[in-house]
Amino acid sequence: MKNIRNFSIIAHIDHGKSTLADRFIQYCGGLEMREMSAQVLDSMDIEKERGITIKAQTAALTYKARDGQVYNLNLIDTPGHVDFSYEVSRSLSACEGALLVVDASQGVEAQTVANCYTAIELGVEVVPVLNKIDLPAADPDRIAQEIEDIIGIEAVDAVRASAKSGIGIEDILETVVSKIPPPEGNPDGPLKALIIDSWFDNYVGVVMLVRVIDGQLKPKDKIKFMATQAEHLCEQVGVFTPKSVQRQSLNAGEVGFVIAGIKELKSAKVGDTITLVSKPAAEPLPGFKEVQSQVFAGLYPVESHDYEALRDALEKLQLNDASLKYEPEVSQALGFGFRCGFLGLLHLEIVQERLEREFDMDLITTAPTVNYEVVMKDGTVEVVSNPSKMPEAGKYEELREPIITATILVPQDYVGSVMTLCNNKRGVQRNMQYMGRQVMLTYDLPMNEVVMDFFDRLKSTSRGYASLDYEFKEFQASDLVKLDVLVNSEKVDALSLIVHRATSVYRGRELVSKMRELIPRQMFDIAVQAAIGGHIIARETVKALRKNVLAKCYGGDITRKKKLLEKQKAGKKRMKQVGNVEIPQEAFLAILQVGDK
Ligand SMILES: Nc1nc2c(ncn2[C@@H]2O[C@H](COP(=O)(O)OP(=O)(O)OP(=O)(O)O)[C@@H](O)[C@H]2O)c(=O)[nH]1
Repeated sequence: MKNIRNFSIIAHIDHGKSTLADRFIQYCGGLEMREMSAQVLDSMDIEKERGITIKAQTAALTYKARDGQVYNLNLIDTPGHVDFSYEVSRSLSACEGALLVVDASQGVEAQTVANCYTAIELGVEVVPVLNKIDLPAADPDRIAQEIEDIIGIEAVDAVRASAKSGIGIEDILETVVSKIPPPEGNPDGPLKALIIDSWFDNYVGVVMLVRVIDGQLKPKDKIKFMATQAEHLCEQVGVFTPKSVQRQSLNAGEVGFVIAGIKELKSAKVGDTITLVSKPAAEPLPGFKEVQSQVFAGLYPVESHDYEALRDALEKLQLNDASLKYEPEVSQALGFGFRCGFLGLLHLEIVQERLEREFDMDLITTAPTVNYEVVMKDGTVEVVSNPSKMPEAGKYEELREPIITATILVPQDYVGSVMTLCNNKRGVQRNMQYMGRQVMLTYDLPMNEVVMDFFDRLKSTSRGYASLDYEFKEFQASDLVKLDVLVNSEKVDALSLIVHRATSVYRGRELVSKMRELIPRQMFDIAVQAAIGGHIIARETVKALRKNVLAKCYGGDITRKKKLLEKQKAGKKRMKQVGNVEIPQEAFLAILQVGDK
C-alpha cells in the first residue's frame, strides 16, 4: 500500500482540470509528447462539448518517480459545478490528497474554496498547483498569496505549471508522491468499499467506481449494499487506465470498478458502502446521503402526441442520472407533461439540452421553482413544488420557503453592487471577510429568488468576477403569495408563480408587460393580466394584427413567399396553444427577465 496514492483534482470550471488529467495520463502512459495530439486528449472527455465534467472519471496511473520507485497513482476526477457538491464530497473522501488547481491568471473562486474546505474537513491533504502560467496575464506569485489568504494553506512554493504546454507536469507528480500520504486501511478486515460514482452501461448494466477502504473484493463474492440492504453477485472487478482493465481482485487502498449485474442505478447509490455477505462490516462508512431535488420545472412536449416519446427520453436519461426525478403532471394549459426535479439550475439546463439535442424533443419548460412547505390548519405539513398546486390563501396556516446559505467571493471593487443585489433578493448578511484582494460574503437567501436569475445577475454586476457556492440551510416561514396570470381571462396554470408579498405587485406588472412583448400579435386582441388571490393587479393588451406575413411580398416571387412561410412555421415550433392564443416558450420564462425594483 505504501506506493499507492489516491488523489482528486479540485478546480473551478475552466481552470484546466481535464487538460491536466489528460497530461497525467499521457505522461504515465509513456507516450511521446508529439504522439499526443490535442484531439486524442479531447476524445477522452465526452463532456468536452459542454466544457463541464459531470461524471467523475478516473485513471489508475503507473509513475516511476525520481526516487526510482514505481508508484500507483489513482486519479479520481470530480465534477466541478456547484450542483454536484455531494458527488464531490464522496470523491474526496475516497482520497488521501487533492490537487488544488488554480488558474494563475484568474485566482481562487468560491466553488474551489468550498471544495477545499470540504477536503480539509475530510482530512484530505490539499496540494496547490498554479496552472496556466504560460498566459501573459498569469501572476502566480499574487495568486499563491491569494490561496494562502483565502484557504489558509501553504502555497508560496506551489508548483507552477501549464497543462496546455506541458510545463511542470513531472513536478506535480513528484509532489503527489511526496506530499500525499499513502492509504491506510486493514487488508484483512471485513470489506468496506465506498461507491464514488455509478453509471449505466448498455452491455454490463450498472458500473460502480469504488474505493476499497478495508478488505478485498473479488469476482464471485456475494456483496451487500449497506444503505439499501440489497445483495448481488460480484461479476467483475478492474481498473481504468483510463481504458477498463480486468483484475483478479481489488484490495484495501485501491480504486477500481465493480460490475455486479445490477440493472438499476438506484440500487448503487453514490456514497453507499459495499460489504461481503459472508463477512459483513459492522457499520457503513460515514457520509452517505440521499440526494434531494432542489429545483423543479414542468417539461411539456410542444406537440401533445410526443408525450410518450418524452417519457421514454426521460427514462433513458434517468438510467444514467439517478439524481433526475420526474413524475407525470397535467396542466390545463399545457396538457400532459412531467414535473421534474433537479439538483440545481445547471442540472436542469443540461437535462433540457440533452432532451432537445439527443432526443430531438420540442419542449416547453416552465419557470424553475423550489419546494415549499405548507403547514395546514390541522398542523400537517405538505410539500408543494408546483405553484399552481398551492392551496388557496386562508386554507393553510403558514408557508415556508427554503433558505440557502450562499458564499460569494468577489473582488473588492464589486462588493457594493453584489451586496445591493443580495439585499434586493431578500438576503440576510451573515458574514463579510476581507481576504487579500477578495471579499468573502456570506448571505442567507431565499432559494426561490436564487433560482430565478440570481446567478446571471451576480455575474453581470461583477463583470464575471464573483463566484458563488451555496448549500441548503432550512425552511423558513415567509409571507408569500401566489401570482396568477390570465390570458384572455383564462388562468394559465403553468404561468403561476410564488412570490414574496412585498414585491408581488411590482413583479406582476413587470411580468405582464414583458409577456406583452413576447406574445406575438394574433388576429385578435389578447389581454394579459396578473392576479393575486382573485384581484387583478395588472393588465396589458397585445394588439390584434392587421397585416398578414405574406402582405410583404407583393405578388410575384413564390420562393420568397415559401421562405417566409417556412420561417413562420419554424418560429411556431416552440409555441403552445392555450385556449385560442399561441404562447411562445419565452413567455413561460418571462419571469426570469423581470428585474428588481
Ligand atoms: N493557456 C492555457 N490554457 C489552458 C491550460 N490548461 C487548460 N487550458 C485551457 O483552459 C480551458 C479549460 O480547460 P479544461 O481542462 O477543460 O478545464 P476544466 O477545469 O477541466 O473544466 P471543466 O471540465 O469544465 O471542469 C481549455 O480551453 C484549455 O485548453 C494552460 O495551462 N494554459
